[in-house]
Amino acid sequence: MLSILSGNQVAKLDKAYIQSENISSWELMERAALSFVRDFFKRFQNSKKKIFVFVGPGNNGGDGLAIARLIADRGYKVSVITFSEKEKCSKDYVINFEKLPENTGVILEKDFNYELAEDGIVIDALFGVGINRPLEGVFLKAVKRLNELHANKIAVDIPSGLPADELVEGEAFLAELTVSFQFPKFSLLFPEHAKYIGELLVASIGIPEDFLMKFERRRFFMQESDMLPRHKKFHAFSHKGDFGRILLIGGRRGKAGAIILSARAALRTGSGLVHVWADDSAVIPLHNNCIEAMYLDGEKLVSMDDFDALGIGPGLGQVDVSELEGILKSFRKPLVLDADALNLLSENPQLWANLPENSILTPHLKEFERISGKAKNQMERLEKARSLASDNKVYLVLKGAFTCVSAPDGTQYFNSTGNKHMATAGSGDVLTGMLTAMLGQGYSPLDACLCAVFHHGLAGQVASKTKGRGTIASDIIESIPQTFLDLGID
Ligand SMILES: NC(=O)C1=CN([C@@H]2O[C@H](COP(=O)(O)OP(=O)(O)OC[C@H]3O[C@@H](n4cnc5c(N)ncnc54)[C@H](OP(=O)(O)O)[C@@H]3O)[C@@H](O)[C@H]2O)[C@@H](O)CC1
Ligand SMILES: [K+]
Repeated sequence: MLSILSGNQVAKLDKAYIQSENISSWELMERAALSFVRDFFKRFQNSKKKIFVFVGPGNNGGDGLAIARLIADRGYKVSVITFSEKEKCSKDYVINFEKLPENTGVILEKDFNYELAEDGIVIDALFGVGINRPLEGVFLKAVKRLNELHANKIAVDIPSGLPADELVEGEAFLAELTVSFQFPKFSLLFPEHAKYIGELLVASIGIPEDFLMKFERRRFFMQESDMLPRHKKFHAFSHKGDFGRILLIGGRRGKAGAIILSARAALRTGSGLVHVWADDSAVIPLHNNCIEAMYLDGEKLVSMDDFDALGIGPGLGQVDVSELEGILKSFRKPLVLDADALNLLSENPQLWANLPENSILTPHLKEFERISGKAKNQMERLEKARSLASDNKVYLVLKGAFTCVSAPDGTQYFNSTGNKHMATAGSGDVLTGMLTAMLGQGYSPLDACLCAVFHHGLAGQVASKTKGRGTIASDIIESIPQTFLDLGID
């Protein structure tokens, strides 16, 4: 899994790696530039557009110069715009400056008055993780001008103006694509920064993940390659009991849809036996929309021990708190709490004491706010999530773009799949079904969280390929099997 180091750690990583590999810092920069242009050439194949590379005085500028050279070498029309005399720039900036081919126009701007083509491509290499104050002077003027421009805009490592780990103050470059090296910088995962980042691409510079183990790591970015080893393997003699016997609780009067979505998602995630405990008004809709699930009449429910996993909340409505308390007390294995069950928890904090250790809570932003109070921004929210998970020994899945799984040991995992089309009614109920299915199949709570969240996002991506903004929760469910096939999990 990719570690997300802090901006300060990046320089240390850089130094430690080049020492251990006996390579120069320039070579590492060259790797970064090569990895940037690999994607660039794909996107802008044979483009006749003029390319403007804006470079700052540090190594982000150095990256920009290397990129300018590599692009110019391929015959693209490139101009480099700099604001700094060489004497004031980093060592690798200077090396790359001298390596610029003759056909590259170099413009030294003191006061930014440069005329830019509206239909060009702008590459922003002004500042990377070394930015230590808000943009000012000529840099601010340049970024403001670039932000008005209708060009293609790409940021190198991070849009200039954004600090690596904190919220932006003042102006920053508005990119349509950000190519971040080695791992996404933490601030690229904040919703407040979405407009600056555009599409996010992580480009490898070849530092093996093992090497990062020397650093304190508390945040990770989930990758497709992390999935296979976390999935359970089943064999030819596996029977439906091995695939888990789960119970989903919710779907009270008028809210059958939510629990049906969870049940269908659980089945599509491979659950062996799915039972639904809901209001009797849910029987007909359930049988009409999910014939594979079994309806349980609350009156007849005797033992929770019959189940491998429980998911509580979708369409649960305003039930009596003692009902939820009773369930929690009678089931002592990790379970999944969502939606109305989370609202009950926020209104009745005494319930925390009854929550089985390592249970999974899946709040969206509003539900999380009800549980933990208002946060002034995503940074604060993520810290609250971390504390809540470790104080209560639960897994907290904070849903949204880059869904964050906070584990009881304080580690946070950010999801890399999903898209805007998943913000649709019932999408959360689908995740609850998937999580419960995986717990029921015997996944550890951590593996269940990581796998369910990853597949859920991937299913959203598959669905939106054909449904776009018309994607609905049922489309996400129908796309779940494809995600297992795509990842080679049988
Ligand atoms: N380790 C890796 O993985 C690799 C990292 N790589 C690349 O290196 C980048 C980090 O480079 P970096 O450390 O040189 O910092 P960078 O962002 O270029 O800026 C520092 C310069 O800006 C200045 N300055 C700061 N704020 C300012 C402001 N507001 N307004 C004006 N000036 C300001 C500051 O000087 P100061 O004025 O503070 O003395 C200094 O001169 C990283 O993002 C990635 O792109 C790759 O090559 C591959 C390997
Ligand atoms: K940049």
